[in-house]
Amino acid sequence: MNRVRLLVLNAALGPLDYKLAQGMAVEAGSVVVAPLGPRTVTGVVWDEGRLPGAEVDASKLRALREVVPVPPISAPLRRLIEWTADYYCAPLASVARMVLSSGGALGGPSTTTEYRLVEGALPERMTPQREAAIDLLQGEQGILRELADISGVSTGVLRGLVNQGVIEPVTVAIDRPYSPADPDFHQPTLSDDQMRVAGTLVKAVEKRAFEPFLLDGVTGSGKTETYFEPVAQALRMGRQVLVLLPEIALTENFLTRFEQRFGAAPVQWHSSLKSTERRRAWRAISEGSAQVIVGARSALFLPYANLGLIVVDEAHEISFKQDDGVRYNARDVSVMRARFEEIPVVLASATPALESLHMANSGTYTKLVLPSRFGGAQLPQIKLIDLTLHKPGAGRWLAQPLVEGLEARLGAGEQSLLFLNRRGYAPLTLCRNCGHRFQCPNCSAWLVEHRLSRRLSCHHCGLEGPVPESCPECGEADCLVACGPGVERIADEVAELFPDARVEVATSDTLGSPERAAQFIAKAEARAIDVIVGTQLVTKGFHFPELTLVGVVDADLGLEGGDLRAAERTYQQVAQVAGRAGRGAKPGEVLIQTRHPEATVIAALADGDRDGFYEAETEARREAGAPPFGRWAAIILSSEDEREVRDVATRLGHARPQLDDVMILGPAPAPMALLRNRYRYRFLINARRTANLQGTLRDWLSAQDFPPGVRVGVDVDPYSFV
Ligand SMILES: Nc1ncnc2c1ncn2[C@@H]1O[C@H](COP(=O)(O)OP(=O)(O)OP(=O)(O)O)[C@@H](O)[C@H]1O
Ligand SMILES: [Zn+2]
Repeated sequence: MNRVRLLVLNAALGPLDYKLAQGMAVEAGSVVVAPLGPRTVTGVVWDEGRLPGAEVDASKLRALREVVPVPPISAPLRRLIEWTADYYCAPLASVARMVLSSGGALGGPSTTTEYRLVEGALPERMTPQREAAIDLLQGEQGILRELADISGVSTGVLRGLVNQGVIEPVTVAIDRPYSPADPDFHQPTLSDDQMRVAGTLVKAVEKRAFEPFLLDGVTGSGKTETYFEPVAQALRMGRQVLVLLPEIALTENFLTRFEQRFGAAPVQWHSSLKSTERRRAWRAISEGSAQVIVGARSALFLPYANLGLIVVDEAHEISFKQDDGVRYNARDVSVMRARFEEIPVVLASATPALESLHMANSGTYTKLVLPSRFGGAQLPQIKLIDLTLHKPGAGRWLAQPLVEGLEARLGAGEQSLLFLNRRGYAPLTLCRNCGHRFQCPNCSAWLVEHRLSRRLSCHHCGLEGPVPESCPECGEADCLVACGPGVERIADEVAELFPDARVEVATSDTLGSPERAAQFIAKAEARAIDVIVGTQLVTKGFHFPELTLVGVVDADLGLEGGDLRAAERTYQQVAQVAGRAGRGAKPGEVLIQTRHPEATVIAALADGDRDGFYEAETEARREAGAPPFGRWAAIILSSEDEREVRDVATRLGHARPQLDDVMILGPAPAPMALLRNRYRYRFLINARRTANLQGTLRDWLSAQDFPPGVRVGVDVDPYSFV
């Protein structure tokens, strides 16, 4: 092969043809650097005949610059890149970028210089900043920028300390190997149910064939311990395992349990890795020396050398759906990856997505059930509190029966968890004098007051500012009123009711980093917290044996708004948070506050009637032609110029294809009509299962010329409808 066609990592360019330089050898999948005008571009040598485009005349071909010394991208992964781009209507280059997601891994040195304190050394002259740095950097090591972040002083101050010998440089080999995991380090005794399920999964790993599993186990049934057995089997066979988790906050708990089982930590992959850690992980993964990789959704596209098993834990979680760039669902793509790699994949959940359950019930996925909690723990008792009968007082949100429940737990020295899916103190702030409401200037959203940080912030664009002393509209002082509750306000209410209780707010604001999540877990496990008040972040995965009461502050919250999956999501969220109660020796109780005890989903929760709820919801979906019986897609057009985007949307609407099996609704201003300073219009597309949805979208969109200021987003199988 002397002529090659490249998939280059630049979505603005199509496939490009090159010739090989003298003595150069490549194969399909080789990662190469090619000249492009005066610059260079990275690309992947693609299989002949699979990338469309006219042949360039041989005399015009330029020679490839170099072959990057990393293993070639494997054929199964190349097929996955093609499938993902095709299914989600995304550029191939954008998907390939997710595979080659560590620039550092492709080139650059294999050592780096990091810095750390020299024990006992002090500068000639101490300043408050130097003192703070020395104080905060104990036991830390990193590049200067990272140390500056940790210590809150500038890199200039740190350099001064380096010059004085207080901080020293150390050379670190980036690609040093990870400690090996031992499949037989500590084998737990499994229950009969766990053993049966684990046995099936172990056999599937041995078989090295594609098989999708739904591991449907109630909360606290020990799904993790169970799927650790096929993980161990893959390790024995020298194959790699990928475990996808929805949230960094969950990783800590997983890491501890993994180490207890396998005697070493798994390799982590998520967005807060340092660039050297990314390189180290990427290379070890591509060479096969990284054995078990635990990561966020982006870990799915890494170039595993020898993958033997994929596990998607808490597979129902919507954070597996990526909503910018390539809009893919890692749960679904993981099944495709397993198919191309010819390996088993396990979707584990106590509240599977309706689509997953449907696949399992119809035999497409193999269903494995863990029907009871491990160690004889009982599922909690669930009771509804009808807020129309038990009205909390003015400015209060907790009804009397819930307050009594908290009181009883505090008296008994047990823990409680209050769940409200709203960060901050209050979702809306207004002026008592003139009625002015604080709105984000960049988004169609209210600013949320955060009392802990004393700021008003927009949860969509990140805009933040201090809470003003007077109303910016009428100038009146001390006139701002908080409307409605957020978790901070609930925490205040608990503190007022029970001044001695140790209350802790748990949200992405307070548990955003792995360290902070670990601190929180340690504190809760040491029983240094009496009442946790948290958002959806605490609904999943956590295991606190002393937690016996869960209060759902507002079960109706998720049912408002136009989300097509609102009922399913409410069921999942409440069932998951309820699943945190009574996981140890003591039984748990769940109190759900609602204004609509008669609503199907609320009643099903109270009766613990999961199957009934799913059946009813399945029928509703069937009637609406919604997934899994039909398909949805969305097109989101946005621009900083409202008129421009409205005109483009109207034009696109006029050009809509007229088909019997594809219904196109819109254009309409998006519910979030303004987001990060861009005006947004949406189309919602509902297609029959048999329709060629992607082809229709591609033809429709490619026939249009979009002005440069307009962004076009295609969302296949959307989860967000804002
Ligand atoms: N075979 C076992 N031996 C010892 N401990 C176990 C075993 N199985 C489960 N456990 C323990 O039981 C608890 C619950 O298990 P785990 O957290 O895996 O449940 P889960 O099914 O993932 O629940 P959830 O869906 O609620 O997260 C954990 O503390 C776990 O360590
Ligand atoms: Zn905003």
